[in-house]
Amino acid sequence: MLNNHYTNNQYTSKTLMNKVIEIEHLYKSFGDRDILVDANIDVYQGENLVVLGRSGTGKSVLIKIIAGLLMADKGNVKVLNQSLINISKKELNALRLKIGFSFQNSALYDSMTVQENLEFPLVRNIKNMSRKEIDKAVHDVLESVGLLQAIHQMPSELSGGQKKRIGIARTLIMNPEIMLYDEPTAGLDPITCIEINELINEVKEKYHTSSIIITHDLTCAKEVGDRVAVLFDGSFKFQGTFEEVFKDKDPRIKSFYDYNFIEN
Ligand SMILES: Nc1ncnc2c1ncn2[C@@H]1O[C@H](COP(=O)(O)OP(=O)(O)OP(=O)(O)O)[C@@H](O)[C@H]1O
Repeated sequence: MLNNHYTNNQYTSKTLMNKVIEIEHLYKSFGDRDILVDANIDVYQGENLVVLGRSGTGKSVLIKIIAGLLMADKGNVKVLNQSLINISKKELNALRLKIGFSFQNSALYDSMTVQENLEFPLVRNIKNMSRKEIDKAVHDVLESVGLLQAIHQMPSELSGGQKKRIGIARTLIMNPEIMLYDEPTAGLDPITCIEINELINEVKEKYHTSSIIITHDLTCAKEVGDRVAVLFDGSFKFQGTFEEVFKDKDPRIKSFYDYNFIEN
C-alpha cells in the first residue's frame, strides 16, 4: 500500500487554481428523453469532486462525455484546456490517454492474467517500451494498489475489491492526469469500501490526479470528496463541501441523506 500521511478533505484555496474540466450549459438527450439540461460544473486541479444523484440522472453519461465516449448535444466541455466540441479524432485519442476511467465492473479481460491486463494499455499506446520498463511499470502500479501478490492471477480468482484495484491500476499505469471513477464502492462490503476510499485518496496524493467520483455511497462521498455536486433533473443544484451540501435543508438533499446511514 502507499505510505503517505494526509488528511482527508484537505481542501484549501490553493486547490482552486486551475480548472482541468469545464462544463458549461451542457445538454444531452436520448430520443425525447432529456438527461442533462443546462449542466454546469468545473473540476479544479488536484481535487476530488464527488457527483451524487439518483439512478438514471445522467452521472455516467456526464463522465462518458468528459472521456469523449459520448458526444454532447449542446454546450461547452473543456478537458485539460482542450475543447471537446469539434475535436479531431487524433486530438481526442491523445486526450484520452490522459484520462483514466474506472468502470463500475472493472472491465478486466477475463482471459488475461493481471500482468497481461496491466501491460495491455502500455503495449497498445506506448511504442518502444522495453520488456524491463514494462515489467517495472506493472510492478510499481501493483505495489501502489497493494496487490503485487496477484500479478499472475486470473481476474476470476480475484475478489470484487481486488478486481476494482486492478481496474484502477490499469488506468494508473498510463499516468493519467484525470481519473473518472464510476461507483467505485458499489457492491463491496463495508471494510473493502473503506479500503477503496483510502486508495482513491492515495491515488490523488501519489499520482497528482484530479478526479470525478460518481457514487451513491455517502460515506465514500464524505471520505474522498473535496467537493460534492448533486445532480437533479439534469443539472447541478447543489455544490460545496460535503458538510455544506448536507447542511442544506432542501427536501431533495434530506431524502438523499435519509437513505444513507452515516454519522453526520
Ligand atoms: N447510449 C445510450 N442510449 C440511450 N439511452 C442512454 C444511453 N446511455 C444512457 N442512457 C440513459 O440515460 C439515462 C442516464 O443514464 P446514466 O447511466 O448516466 O445514469 P446514472 O445517473 O449513472 O445512473 P446509475 O446511478 O443508476 O448508474 C438512463 O435513463 C439511461 O438509460
